[in-house]
Order: sequence, then C-alpha cells, then structure tokens
Amino acid sequence: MGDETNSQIKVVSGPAGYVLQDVPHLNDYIPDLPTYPNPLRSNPAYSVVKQYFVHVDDTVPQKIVVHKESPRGIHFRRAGPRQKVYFDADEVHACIVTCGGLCPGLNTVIRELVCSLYHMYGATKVLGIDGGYRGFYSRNSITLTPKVVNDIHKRGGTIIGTSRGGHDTSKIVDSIQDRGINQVYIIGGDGTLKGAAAIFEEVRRRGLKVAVVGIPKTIDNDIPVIDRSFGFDTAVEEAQRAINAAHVEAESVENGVGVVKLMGRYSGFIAMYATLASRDVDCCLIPESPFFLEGKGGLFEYVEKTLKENGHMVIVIAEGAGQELLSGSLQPGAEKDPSGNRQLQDVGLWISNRIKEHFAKRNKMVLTLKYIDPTYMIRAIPSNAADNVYCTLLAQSAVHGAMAGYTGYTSGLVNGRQTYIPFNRITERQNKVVITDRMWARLLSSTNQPSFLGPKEMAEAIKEEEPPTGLLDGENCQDAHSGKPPDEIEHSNTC
Ligand SMILES: Nc1ncnc2c1ncn2[C@@H]1O[C@H](COP(=O)(O)OP(=O)(O)OP(=O)(O)O)[C@@H](O)[C@H]1O
Ligand SMILES: O=P(O)(O)OC[C@H]1O[C@](O)(CO)[C@@H](O)[C@@H]1O
Ligand SMILES: [Mg+2]
Repeated sequence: MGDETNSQIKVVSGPAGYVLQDVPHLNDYIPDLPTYPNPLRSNPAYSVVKQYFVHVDDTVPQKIVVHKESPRGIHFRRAGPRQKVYFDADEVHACIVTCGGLCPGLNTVIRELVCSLYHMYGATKVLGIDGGYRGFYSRNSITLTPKVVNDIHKRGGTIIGTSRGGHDTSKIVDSIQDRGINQVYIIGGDGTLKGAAAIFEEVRRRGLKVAVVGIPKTIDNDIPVIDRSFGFDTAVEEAQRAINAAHVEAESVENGVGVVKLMGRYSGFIAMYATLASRDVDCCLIPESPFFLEGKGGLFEYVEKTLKENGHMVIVIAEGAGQELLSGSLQPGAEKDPSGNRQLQDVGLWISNRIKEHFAKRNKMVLTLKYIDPTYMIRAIPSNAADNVYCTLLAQSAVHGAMAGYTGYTSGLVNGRQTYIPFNRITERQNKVVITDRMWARLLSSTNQPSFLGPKEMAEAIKEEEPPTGLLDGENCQDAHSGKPPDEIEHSNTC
C-alpha cells in the first residue's frame, strides 16, 4: 500500500488499482489525543445491532460499473460510528451554521445533528450560529436543545438563519477559539464548503482540536461525487404543481402556452427531472444545452409546430438557461450577489415576451401565454419523507465522524452508502447535466423537442465532455437518479 498526504486529502493506494481518498483526522496534527469507548456500546437502541460499529477498513467505491480487468478505482471511507471516540461527552462543544440559499431539509439536518449529539453521544452543548458565516463574529449564538428543535423539520427554511457573503476565515476561527467550540457543522453548497475548507485549513494551522464537518446542501444538485443533494427530491416534487398548473392553463385555451421557470443557476437538474417526472412538458431548456429562437430548428419553429399539432404546449426553463442570449441588458453593478455568484436575469419573463412578440409580429397565430415563476416556492417548503430520512442519515453520519476524530470532510451518499468525502473532492468542480449522456437523450425523446445542436455544437459538446479514461461501451450515460457525469457513473442498471 502506498500513501500520499496533503492537508485535505490522504490518498492510500492498494492492490489492483485500489485508491482510498481518505479524510483528515485530528491525529494527523495533534499527536497522542486520548480516546474513549464509544458510548453507543451501552445504548440499548444500538447495542443489539450486529456489527453496529464500522470496520476500520470499510470503504465505498465511487464507481460501481467496472470491467473484469479494470482497476478497482477510487474509494471513500464508509461513514458510521467507530469503537473509539476522540471527545468525551462533557468536552463536546458543537456549533451548527447554515449558509447560502434555502433548501428543503435544512431544519431536519439541524434537528438530527442536535438529537444525535444529545441522544447518541450525551453531548449537551450545541449552539446555532445566527445568520450564516458572518454570525460567527457579528451575532449572538442560539442555544439548541432537542426541545428547541423538536418539530422544526415540519417547517421550511432554517431556524438559525442563513446569508451569502461575510466569510472571514480568520474572524470565524477566532470566534470558534474564543467560544471554545470543538465541533463545527457547516451546512451549505459549493461556496459554503469552500469556506469550510478554508476554516479547516486555519484550524489545522493553529493546531486546534476542532473537527470541521460539512453537510452538502444545494437545491440545484450541483455538488459532485454524491448521489444527489438533500431537498432535490422535494423540489422536483413541488415543481410538478407549477407544471400541472401551466398545463391546465395551456390546454384550456386555443394555442395555449405555459412557461415555467425553475431554479438551476449553472445546472439544469431540477428542470430535467421535473420534466421527466411530469410528461406534460414539451420543451425543457437548461444552462448546459444552448438553444436559439429564430430559424430552422429553433424554438419558435418548434412552438409553432407543437401548437399546430397539439393546440397547446408547456415549456420548462431553468433560470440559468440562455443567459448568454439576454446578457446584453444586464445592469452594471448588479452582476454579483454578496458571495460573488453571478446574478441572473429573469429568463422566463424574457422568453415569454419573445414568444409573444414573435407570434404577434407574424400575425399568423394568436396564442395565449401564461408564465409561472415558482422558483422560491420549491425551495421554501419542508422536506418530503424521503428527504427527511436522507437528512437524518447525513446528520447522524456527520456526528459519528466528528466524534471519531475525523475532520475536513463532508458526509455524503455515494452509491447508496453514507461516506466521508474530503472537502477538495466536493469543491473542485460543479456537477452538471451532461447533454451527451443518456439521461438528456431520454428527456429529448420524451419531449420530442429539438436538440438545438448543429453538427459543430454536437462535436464540441462531445469533445468537452469526453471522459478522461476509457469507458465501457455505452457507458457514456448518467445515473438516472443522481444525473452524475460519466466519470462518476456507478449504476449500470439505470443506463
Ligand atoms: N471561495 C470561497 N471561500 C470562502 N468562502 C466562500 C467561498 N465562496 C463562498 N463562500 C462563502 O460561503 C457562503 C455561501 O456561499 P454561496 O452564497 O455561494 O452559497 P452556496 O453555499 O454555494 O449555496 P447555494 O449556491 O446552494 O445557495 C457565503 O457566506 C460565502 O461568503
Ligand atoms: O435569491 P437567492 O437567495 O440569492 O438564491 C437564488 C439562487 O440560489 C439557488 O437556489 C441555489 O444556488 C439557485 O438556484 C438560485 O439561483
Ligand atoms: Mg452555490
């Protein structure tokens, strides 16, 4: 076995091309830390479970579709409770912070972090950081107990508040140190987890016994490696209501067009899955797939054809789609949010107006268009049952890892198993819909919309998305559930 370590990732290699991308441990930079028997040993709920403690060598493969001769590939450490813990119950002083946009399930994760710490490990000092990263240094904290969080999973939003911007690593770590916090649970998206990685680096540089743990959150499902992000399922389900409404409006009038805008800044997963789930959508437009309006093979031609054939149509558009077509009208100074994310213009309104103008100008076809913008409605709701269970497992895994002394990781579902993933694997890129994969092809064949790609664009898309290593025949597909790109495909049965 060969080893290679940097501060954020420990690579252990083994026979037959086995690679473990391991997560840091407090032991890496603080020697001789005392350990304690895991209190779950005597917890009546768990003591009866056979093999409750995770074996030290348990790891989970990132890729489960393999050839007979292919290397075993990348693995992640399996999440779960360990025999030994590195924190005594009385010593634990945990805090929880939520950052970035809202997402169904945030309150469930908060609830389950608090309850896991209290009920599994007997830890009773848990603080909520008020209003995102800046709350570390500019606000009072909120005391969290099982009683306080008892029914918060039934509410949307986050009871401790969230924000964008305001990440000051040094001030945040000063606050962690001043308050005597030794477990930091950070719930957020790609930006938040970059912030978490910076906090981890600073904590390590200062030699503090502080576990820094991320729980990946994003309604856009744009976090790589993991099967899917919590809240995504709920958001797709809620989007059905808007699509249904658009369909009812459209089919009730002559030449009715319903336009629905859904979230998805850089990735169109919500639009793609909501479209596939609904079956009422005739056209789905996402950021990853460029489109055009005028001329042969363009959107206007397709609208006209669909209306002639069916008398009505529904268009779903992700908020980040086609931004390049309307970027000319962006107001200077309003381009970025406080976290530095590009501010998007209302592409739903724009496309609705363009369709109306086009058909009015041609005076050939009178159409009635209704534009529905449910963007915030799909993320401000409580999580559904499936997401609630998922949030619970993520939170419990996060706590088990911190108690076992791991740090600098996010908990995450990989091929249906809870794992610990090094921060830099999560922050190195964004997960996007791969338009040369089978999932997008399935969508195109379900809506019958044009691909809007000429031979030149198609060649470029294939070139851009070419996987780094040789794939199995027909493996250039996405996982039906996660929509992950080809280098991370694991579920052959979905292709
Ligand atoms: N590169 C970075 N380094 C440190 N902190 C960052 C970085 N990018 C973003 N942050 C901080 O992370 C927090 C959340 O970031 P952002 O607003 O981009 O949301 P996010 O976590 O990506 O979630 P989402 O995009 O799903 O809403 C903000 O407080 C922001 O200042
Ligand atoms: O209006 P806000 O809160 O900045 O959030 C909008 C963005 O947040 C997200 O929900 C998550 O990144 C995006 O889909 C959306 O563009
Ligand atoms: Mg983000």
